[in-house]
Amino acid sequence: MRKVIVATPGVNEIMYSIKVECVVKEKNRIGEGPVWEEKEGTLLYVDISGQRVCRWNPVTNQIKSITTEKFVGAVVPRRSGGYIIAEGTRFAVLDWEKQTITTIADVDNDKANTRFNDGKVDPAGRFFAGTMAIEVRPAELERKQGSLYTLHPDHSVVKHFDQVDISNGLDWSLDYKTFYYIDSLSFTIDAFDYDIQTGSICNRREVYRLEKDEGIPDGMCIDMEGKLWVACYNGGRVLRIDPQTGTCMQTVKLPVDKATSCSFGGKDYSELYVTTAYEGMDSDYLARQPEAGCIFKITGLGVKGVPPNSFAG
Ligand SMILES: O=C(O)[C@H](O)[C@@H](O)[C@H](O)[C@H](O)CO
Ligand SMILES: [Zn+2]
Repeated sequence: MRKVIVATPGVNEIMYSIKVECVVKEKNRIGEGPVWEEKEGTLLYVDISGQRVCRWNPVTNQIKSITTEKFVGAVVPRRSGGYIIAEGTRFAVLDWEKQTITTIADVDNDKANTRFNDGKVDPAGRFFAGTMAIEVRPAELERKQGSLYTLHPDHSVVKHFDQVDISNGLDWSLDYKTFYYIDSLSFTIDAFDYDIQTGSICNRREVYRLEKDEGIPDGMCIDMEGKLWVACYNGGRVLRIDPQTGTCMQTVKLPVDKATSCSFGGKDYSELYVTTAYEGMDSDYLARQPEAGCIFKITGLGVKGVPPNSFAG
């Protein structure tokens, strides 16, 4: 009989026999923004500095991609078909069939050197995405240049606040009353009161502060139990955070350091997909972590995710 070894509580706990697999072997400079496409059974994501929007089919293992003109921070599905992207400093429509990208709105008009980063659609179909200064090296940039924006279904744009370092992970609580947000260089996960009727946010407060060894908080998603999964850049892990108690419930380690984002997908949203980056790694570092930039699938977590929302405009 095989002996069951109980790992350090919280770290890759074997209770559910957690498995971490490298599934998308084509490397991304900065893989980001995974979104499960239920109808097609594909994973949508971006390579920010690789300037591509990609779709990976797990059955055929094929990747299809479209090149963007500038750095692309996020891609989201649109209810009427196709996608919306946050690229450079514009919101744009991406028609996958025609392979065209058309501007909807420009942001950061008062800034010379910023770009969109992470984004996500709220439960009412509004697209939230934030900006940051263009990095000199990963996580090295002019500070406080970013802002958080919403693209409403009528294509109007609202700026929520500025003074952001690296606008990153975002998601909404299951009752839509709370908006969770990460400005990476604050090393915190923050919460706001959320008004689902209007899409406005207020009453910012800190929910969790990362420990030094946990790395830089990056992309994030919520699970069916209302807990947050946070990808830790330079921390090589995802954390499961209880936003009610402000505690870390679980840590799942990855074979690479630069985890960038995560979201649930696959059958019943039971698989956690984690994007990673290789940008900024020298050849020695890359030789030690040959899977840097690949996408990983974590199974056996014993919890499911929430299906992604589509832009309503
Ligand atoms: O993925 C992102 O959100 C950023 O675009 C990346 O550049 C890194 O994650 C960042 O440097 C570390 O926070
Ligand atoms: Zn990110």
